[in-house]
Amino acid sequence: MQLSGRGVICVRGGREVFAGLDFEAASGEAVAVVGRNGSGKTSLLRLIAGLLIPAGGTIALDGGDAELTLPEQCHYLGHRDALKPALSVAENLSFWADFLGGERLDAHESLATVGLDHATHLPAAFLSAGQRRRLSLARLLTVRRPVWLLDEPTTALDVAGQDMFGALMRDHLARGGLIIAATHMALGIESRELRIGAVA
Ligand SMILES: Nc1ncnc2c1ncn2[C@@H]1O[C@H](COP(=O)(O)OP(=O)(O)OP(=O)(O)O)[C@@H](O)[C@H]1O
Repeated sequence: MQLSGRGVICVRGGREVFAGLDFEAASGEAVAVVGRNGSGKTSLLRLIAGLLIPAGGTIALDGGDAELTLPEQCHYLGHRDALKPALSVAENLSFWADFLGGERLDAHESLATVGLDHATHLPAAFLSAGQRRRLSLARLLTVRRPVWLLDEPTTALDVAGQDMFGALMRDHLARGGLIIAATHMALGIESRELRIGAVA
């Protein structure tokens, strides 16, 4: 499986953010997208996820599931956690599993892996920032998708949380998945760097 972009142009609010961007990532590979604030890292993830339309160029996944679109094979984890505060931890996860569709794995197991099995009935409004991030990560485990698009994924995670997340990413890569992560910090796993925009 190979994700590739050729000559990708990103325009936001009528302004060109980047142009002529080429990139690729193969099964088992993590790519860290780096660049100064506003260089278009989040925008690139959103283009791959189908949440924005490129103003030019192409983005394609070769060797994936021919019956599914690229966005249907992606998990997009934005830097906001996309949780409903009034719903419990378990209900939030169930909402995402229903929304994303496809085969779902055991939710309790996912919550145990991210260290939230003691809090399944707690409203998401009561979670700490790191716990909210952990609940978002549980989504990646409950519904399997090969392409993980992660925006500043380690934000708010403590050292143990970063170690746990490093293990999850390594496991995902070992299963043949791929990861594109926008980050200002070390990702915590071996990765290739994709620099966008002018060097700061
Ligand atoms: N909805 C929008 N309308 C217009 N311009 C936008 C919109 N969203 C983002 N932009 C602009 O697009 C550019 C790229 O933003 P983006 O969030 O992709 O950058 P980034 O590299 O992820 O930044 P950071 O490192 O600060 O997170 C910025 O100049 C931003 O102001």
